[in-house]
Amino acid sequence: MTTAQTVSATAGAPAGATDTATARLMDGTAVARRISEQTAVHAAKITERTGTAPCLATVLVGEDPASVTYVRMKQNRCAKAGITSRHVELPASTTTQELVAAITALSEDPEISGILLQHPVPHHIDERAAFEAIAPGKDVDGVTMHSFAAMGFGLPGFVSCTPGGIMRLLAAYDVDLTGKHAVVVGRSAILGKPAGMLLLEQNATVTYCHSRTRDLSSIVRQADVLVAAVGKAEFIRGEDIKPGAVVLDAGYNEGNVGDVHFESAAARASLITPVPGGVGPMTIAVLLEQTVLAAAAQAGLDLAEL
Ligand SMILES: Nc1nc(=O)c2c([nH]1)NC[C@@H]1CN(c3ccc(C(=O)N[C@@H](CCC(=O)O)C(=O)O)cc3)C=[N+]21
Repeated sequence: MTTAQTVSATAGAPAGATDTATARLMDGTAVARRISEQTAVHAAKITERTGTAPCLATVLVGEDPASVTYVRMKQNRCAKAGITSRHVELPASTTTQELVAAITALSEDPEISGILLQHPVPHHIDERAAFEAIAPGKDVDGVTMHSFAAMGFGLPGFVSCTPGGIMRLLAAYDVDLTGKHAVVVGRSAILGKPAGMLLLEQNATVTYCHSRTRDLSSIVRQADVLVAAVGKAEFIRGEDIKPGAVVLDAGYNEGNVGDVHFESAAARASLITPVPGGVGPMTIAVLLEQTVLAAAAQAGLDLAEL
């Protein structure tokens, strides 16, 4: 990457402060666009060879406005890459059994390449059971036990999209993870936990922090690479960022606010993702890329040879 974009993060610094450090931005929008251009080329070739475009099924239960927006964004991004989408909308009153049946039908439908069940689902639904109804070969969102195990073992497979996007962003900015202390704040099944597994696979020393962690600040301060995935707006402040750290903000709180207080963190970090424009677009780029990979595998095509 040659992006020379920096952020001025000295505003608000105490008078007379000599610390004029500015972090370089990790431009998720730009990196995601590059990935999606390649995805579009692959989608077009699959369409040409098979006569059918790759198709992503999106499943949304209930009418949470943020989820509606995210699903729409994913569909728009699919359309731009030449991937069709089929949207399944179910009422908030849907039972686990009904949701499992709907997802099973998509798993068995030859027209569907990949399936995304938008998280979270209403509390009365067993989300794990619903995720497990996704056929492993269509788990382009990387949320099943099958995909989780592959990530844990370092085997090829579909990765969880946000952790996968984080890893792609680190690679795009040539961040070498070997021996680095990576601290993941958050331990959810499709974000924090797999993010730590992928970082471990790249030889980082990984620490997970969560709501029961004692003295969180002292651990965050040791992070060479920090992944914020807690879902609390501006929860991590610049004073806890180790100078020179690489900061990835996977938070998507109301009003497009991340889990990291950007201004203060950018004053100390060497590289940082903005919100918006950082991890979010990468998540979608990985989803589309994996949808095309799934479609190719289902058609018996080797993308490298197309
Ligand atoms: N099964 C499942 N898989 C997910 O990957 C998943 C999910 N459930 N549930 C919700 C979260 C959230 N999520 C985002 C994806 C992109 C942006 C994104 O691209 N945001 C833009 C800004 C969006 C805007 O402009 O409103 C950005 O950061 O630049 C944000 C959030 C995926 N999620």
